[in-house]
Amino acid sequence: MITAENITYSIGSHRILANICATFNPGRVTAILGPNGAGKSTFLKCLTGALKPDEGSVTVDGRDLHQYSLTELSRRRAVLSQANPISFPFTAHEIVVMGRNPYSLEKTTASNAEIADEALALVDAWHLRDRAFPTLSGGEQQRVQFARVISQIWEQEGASLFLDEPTSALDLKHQHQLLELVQILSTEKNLTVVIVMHDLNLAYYSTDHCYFIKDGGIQGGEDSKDLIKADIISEIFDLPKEYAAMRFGGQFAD
Ligand SMILES: Nc1ncnc2c1ncn2[C@@H]1O[C@H](COP(=O)(O)OP(=O)(O)OP(=O)(O)O)[C@@H](O)[C@H]1O
Repeated sequence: MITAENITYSIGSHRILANICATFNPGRVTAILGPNGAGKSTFLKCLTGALKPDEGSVTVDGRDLHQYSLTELSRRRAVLSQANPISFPFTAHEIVVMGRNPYSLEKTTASNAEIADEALALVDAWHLRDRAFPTLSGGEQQRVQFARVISQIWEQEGASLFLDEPTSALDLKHQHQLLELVQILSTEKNLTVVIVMHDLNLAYYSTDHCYFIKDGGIQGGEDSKDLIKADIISEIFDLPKEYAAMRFGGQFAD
């Protein structure tokens, strides 16, 4: 279980997160939703240890995140960031094998290569394995990067997966495939999955719980299907009630 307790984070005089509390459970997929610039990615970085909050703490299975060594962290959690710029012509397969770096001293290169191949197949990208990564389309690159992060925690039951807008470049079919795979991995490997996303339809159908971040604060944490409703969406995104009802009223009605 991952717990954020009273997280506060500022850049200069700009307070981005204020007293954020949230809990993320193994075997569950949780969405982080909210307007542009609200602090979703910043919160995700606090959860992964990339940023250290000014106040408050993040605990992973009861232990402060910053007490874990980098090696321990690299085996307990994998992170897919919003941007992963790579200009060197590594092949797609080489990119995915990089996810296996935390195990490079333990496993033979062959088995890491096999895991990378399996991960590529799972994201429908095995046929791209020998292509130079920079020549791939945006959606192909996103799938290869997702294969890299799942290969990083391949054999780690109870690990965590943090995804920042993982479907932003994907077509409808690959959005569905990726989020279905996330659900399966979460259940079968007891993963704690946290996804920052903008697509409320996907969040409704593909996540168990959701939080909303707005103006540095957080609300929610209950079932996505109970929270992604017209009145709440209207308030969080400052949308006219009629528009929210048209977009999220009938479609998501009980
Ligand atoms: N390094 C930085 N320097 C200055 N401001 C920053 C920095 N990083 C983030 N911010 C600001 O912090 C706020 C929160 O940014 P963050 O990326 O967490 O938002 P977000 O909710 O993920 O947004 P989006 O939905 O647009 O991706 C924004 O106003 C952003 O401009």
